[in-house]
Amino acid sequence: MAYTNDDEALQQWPVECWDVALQYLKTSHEMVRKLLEALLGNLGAELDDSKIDGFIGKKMVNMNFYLTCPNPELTIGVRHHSDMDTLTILLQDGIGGLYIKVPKDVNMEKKGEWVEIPPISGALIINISDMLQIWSNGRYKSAEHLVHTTSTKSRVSIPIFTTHNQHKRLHHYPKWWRKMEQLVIKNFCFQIT
Ligand SMILES: O=C(O)CCC(=O)C(=O)O
Ligand SMILES: [Fe+2]
Repeated sequence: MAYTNDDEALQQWPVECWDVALQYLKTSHEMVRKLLEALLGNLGAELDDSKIDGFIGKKMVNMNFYLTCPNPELTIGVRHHSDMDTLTILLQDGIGGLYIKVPKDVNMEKKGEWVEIPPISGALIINISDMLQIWSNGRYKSAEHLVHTTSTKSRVSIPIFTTHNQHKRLHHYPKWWRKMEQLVIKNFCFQIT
């Protein structure tokens, strides 16, 4: 669901998780802002708070419930994909089942293989998503991932997708970037309905 304000969100969520879900949403915004400041700052961008908020002004929150499945090998939990937002914050429970594909062109072990991201109590997963890949002119890579179900336990995950707050055709590169190099993607249209 797209988050626009607290009242609307509360109508959608189970009453038992109102407080904690709102807190998760709001503290995540602060964290994403700091992460983005560091990630874009690392590329030489000097961005003030309002500019950074522009990159993450819209939020989508999902509450995913994966049922147990007698034949997980025949089931799709979530097909492989990358998220189309800027940064995704993901809270997963202790069941496991989230896999990330190690890109082929990195200097790491298990190139091209799917690797499980084991649940760690109290930890959040941060995914770089498509918009950040585009905004960084391909320096940051959007993480390809998928989810498998299990035959023994159901699973819950709560991703928050953050993205920019414009709904029109836009030239996505900040001016500082355009001057420096040839763009991988020149311009594009982005819309969440
Ligand atoms: O359930 C998960 O761990 C990930 C879900 C996901 O990739 C998504 O909702 O985009
Ligand atoms: Fe995803």
